[in-house]
This record gives sequence, C-alpha cells and structure tokens, in this order.
Amino acid sequence: MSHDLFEAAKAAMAKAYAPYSKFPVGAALRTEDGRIFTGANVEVASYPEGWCAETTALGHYIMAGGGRITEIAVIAERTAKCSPCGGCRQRLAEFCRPETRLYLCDNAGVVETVTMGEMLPYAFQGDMLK
Ligand SMILES: O=c1ccn([C@H]2C[C@H](O)[C@@H](CO)O2)c(=O)[nH]1
Ligand SMILES: [Zn+2]
Repeated sequence: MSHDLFEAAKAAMAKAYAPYSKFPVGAALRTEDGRIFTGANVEVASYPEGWCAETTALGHYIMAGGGRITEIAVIAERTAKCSPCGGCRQRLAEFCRPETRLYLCDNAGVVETVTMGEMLPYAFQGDMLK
C-alpha cells in the first residue's frame, strides 16, 4: 500500500465524533482509478444509532459514483489492530472482491494485511437473491 491511504485514514480518524466511546476510528478506501474516500465513526447519544468509520467512507464513495474498491485502510487510536465489525464487513463486501486488501493500522502504519475473503468467508452475496 502506498502511504497516502494510511495517511488518509489517519486524517479521517482525527475527524471522528466519538464522545461516548472515546474510540476514534478512521477508514480510507481506494478505487481502481486512484480516488480515495474516507470516513470516521459518528456516535449518537442514543448509542445504537451511531455508525462506523467504514460506513461513512462507503457513503462518500457511493455519492461520488462508486467504482471498484482495491484497498481499504482502517485505523483506531486506541488499538493496534482495528478489525472492521461484522456489519461493516458485509457492507464492504458488497463493493469488494474477495482479493481486495484490508490494511489494519496503528498510529505508525500497517500492522497486518488481510483480504476481504479472509475477513468475511462464506459471505452472503447479492447473487444468492436471484
Ligand atoms: O471497525 C470499527 C470498529 C468500531 N468502530 C467504532 C464504532 C463506535 O463508534 C466505536 C466503538 O465501538 O468504534 C468503527 O468505526 N469501526
Ligand atoms: Zn462497523
């Protein structure tokens, strides 16, 4: 991964609205044409109504026209490896291939690289609805 995706995720994390958990998270997605979309987690006083950094990033990506996602970086200030939650894995899988790489980062850079297929094996997929 080039450094810019990590830096984008880190910059996004700085914009997190996480007054309740105090657990800021940042995510950055890269599309095959090189665009980067970022997001941070957004919390709500009614706790279940908040949403994750990955979901914010997907919203930006969709509103910009989508495209194929090639790489994803996720970072959280307070843990060395922030692994996307189950809901976000399903949302990310909607727009990724099994070989899409996910970079789990800490404040210094990438700690571990995994693929979408490893993150969400046996994913429920849209073609199952046919
Ligand atoms: O991959 C993750 C995991 C957690 N969170 C957020 C949700 C909540 O605001 C906070 C604590 O769970 O972290 C994310 O944004 N992404
Ligand atoms: Zn999530």
